[in-house]
Order: sequence, then C-alpha cells, then structure tokens
Amino acid sequence: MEKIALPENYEVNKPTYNTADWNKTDYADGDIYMTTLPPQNKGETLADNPDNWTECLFHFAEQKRKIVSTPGFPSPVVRPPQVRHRVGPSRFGTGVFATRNIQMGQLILSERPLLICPVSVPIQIPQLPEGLRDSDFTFEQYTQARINDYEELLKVCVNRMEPENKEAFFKLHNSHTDDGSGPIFGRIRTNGIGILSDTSAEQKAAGNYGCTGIFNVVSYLNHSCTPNVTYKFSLDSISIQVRATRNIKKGEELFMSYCNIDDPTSVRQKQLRSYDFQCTCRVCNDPTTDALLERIQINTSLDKCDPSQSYMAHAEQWLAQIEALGWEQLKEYGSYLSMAMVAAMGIKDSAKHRRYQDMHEAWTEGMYGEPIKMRLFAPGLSSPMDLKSMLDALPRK
Ligand SMILES: C[S@@+](CC[C@H](N)C(=O)[O-])C[C@H]1O[C@@H](n2cnc3c(N)ncnc32)[C@H](O)[C@@H]1O
Repeated sequence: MEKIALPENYEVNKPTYNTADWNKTDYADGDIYMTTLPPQNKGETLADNPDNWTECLFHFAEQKRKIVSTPGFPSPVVRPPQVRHRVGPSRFGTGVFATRNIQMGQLILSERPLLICPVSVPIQIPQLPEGLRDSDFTFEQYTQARINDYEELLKVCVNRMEPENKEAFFKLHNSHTDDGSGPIFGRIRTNGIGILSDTSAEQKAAGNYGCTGIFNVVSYLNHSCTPNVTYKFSLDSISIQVRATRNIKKGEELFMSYCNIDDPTSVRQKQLRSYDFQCTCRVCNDPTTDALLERIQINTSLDKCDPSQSYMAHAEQWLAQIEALGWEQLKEYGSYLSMAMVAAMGIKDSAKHRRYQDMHEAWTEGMYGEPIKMRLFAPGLSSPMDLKSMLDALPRK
C-alpha cells in the first residue's frame, strides 16, 4: 500500500467514541467503546498494579463480553518462577533472548497487552468534511480517509494509557512509515498479535474478525519459520503466555512464527509480506525443505511405514529429521511422539515409553499451554480397538 493523496480541502475529523464502565457490554455492535481492563481505581498507578492494565478499543460488544464474562476474570498474571528472558539487539533490530537454559514446555514470560483493538479498521464510513461527498473520493482515497479517522481514534486510546505504557508503545518498531498508516496504526500493524479471533460465522459476517494485542516485550519477538516459542492468550487474566516448544540454550534468540509454518515456502513468504521483510531462516533458504515438509506430513500415516522398518525406527527417524531443522512446532512432531510412545508399548520398552511420554507432555505444554497426558492420537488410531489391532501387529522386527 502506498500513501494516497486526499482532496485538497480534506481534513481529518474529530473522533467519535464512547467510554464505558468495565463491565458494561450491552451496547450495540458497531459502536466504538474504550475501556481500561481490568478495572482501574482512581489514582492507582503501575506501582500499585505490577500486572498492568490494558487499554481496549472495541467495536463489537462481543469482544469485550468474551473477556469480562470469562470465569475468574480478572485473575492475576501467572509468571515463570524466575526471569528467563531479556530484550536486546538482534540481527533483526531488537529481539528477545533466553537468559538461562529453558526446557521444552516451560513458561518463559507472560504479560498483559498495552493495547487491544480490532484486527480490521473499525471505521466503515469516514467523516467527510462539509462540501465533500463519497463520490469526490476514489476507493483508495476513501480507504485512506478511514485510516486517518482511525488514527485519530487511536490517539485518544493511546493517550488514556499510563505514561510508562504510552512510552513503551511508541518505542515499538514501525515497518509502515511510508504507506499512510499513521504512527499508531503503523505500530499496531507491525507488532499486533491476533487474539479473540475465534469469532462465530455470524460475527464474521457482521465484520467482527477479532482483535489484536500489542505488547511491551512479546512484540519484540522476531520471526522464524522454525520458531522455538509459541504463545497462548488467557482471557481470565487478559495476558499472553510464551512457552518453549523445544529446549532452548541460554543466550539463544527467541523466535515466534508470524505465518503458518505448515505451508510451503512461497505461501509463507506471501503471508510475511505485510511485515516488510524476506524470511531467510534455514528452511526458507533450503529449496529441499518443501519436499521434506510434504514427506514429514505424509509419513505420519502408519501405512507409509516401510515394511522392513519397525514403527519405532520409523517414528525415531522422523523425530530426528524434525529436530535437526528445529521444526518441532509442526503438529506432526506430536504425531511422531505418539507413534513412538505406542511403538514402545508394543516392544515393551518401558524406558523409551516413559521418555516419549514425558517429551509428549512437555511438547503439548509448550504448544497448547497445558500438558496433555498420554493421548493416543497417532493417525489412524481413533479407538482402543484400533490400538489393539496395531499392537497385535507389533513388533514387526
Ligand atoms: C514485531 S517486530 C519485531 C521486533 C523488531 N525486530 C524490532 O526491532 O523492534 C517485527 C519486525 O521485525 C523485523 N523482523 C522480524 N523478524 C524478522 C526476520 N526473520 N527477518 C528480518 N526481519 C525481521 C521486521 O522489520 C518486522 O516488521
């Protein structure tokens, strides 16, 4: 997108919005509301509330209702037992680094967003100055006018923040300086992380595509297609939790993925375009990895196992391939761990069974925020009878 020139006598208008009590959610969809969550008592400062507050701009009552009606809201932010990260210079500007060895599954950091706002521009009809009509604008100019009005609205929202939070917000990187986004919307586009995005088909049809959160630390996480951390957003504490999806060494940079790592390279690169960089991670740089990704995906199916090879050897071979590339965030990694667990039962290798069970538990904790105990979800296994027939067929060697 390029910056679009607007008609000469166009000026941005004063924003229209409402403020609401923290628990008011009975307003109409489409109305713009600003709220501070969790509720802030008059005169309270960050020293009184180290968990922080989030400035929220909602344009669907549903967005706010989802948070404030979550059982337990507002819960305190759950933190790791010691500091495990630092923000510092990276080859990609600023980044986040591990300050100690971190195990797969462990919580690395958690925080409340500085800001929550809609993922799409919530202004449908810009306020056009007197004398100007819709027809005086091209489609692109109309879009730019909507963005300009949104920037004005966002200014109000950012000015409501605690001074420390406002300063932290403006320290964030902005990759959208030349496209008419404005300094606030540009930072939101550069640093926003999708939250509240599981909206119903009905809400989507009405224009509610969920929200985005901007963070003081998590927004400094750089991207890799072989990331070592992922996140979960908890509505009860309105906080993000970042966990390790493989073992991480002290000093390593922490990377999340800004795209869908299950997709082939060209699709991933397309998804990354709006961040204004070309990914040069090891799987993007290696043209053989697309074919490998396909084989990783296909080979979770048990009937793809070479008859001369045991299930255990098959699972371990693919686990090793994935680990060598650091692709543990592929969901197939969980499938191979399950396959190895089941195969260990078949060959009565209790040490291996325990090992893969522990790894599977740590992996699910990293990926989904909670450990999932022994789940037999190797593809093709949907019932205990499936498992029995598979075990009957083991060991193959
Ligand atoms: C959310 S910010 C991450 C923090 C940022 N590096 C900084 O200096 O504040 C996203 C921006 O970081 C840069 N970035 C993140 N991952 C990158 C990567 N793998 N390669 C190149 N640039 C990257 C891009 O400029 C991107 O728009």
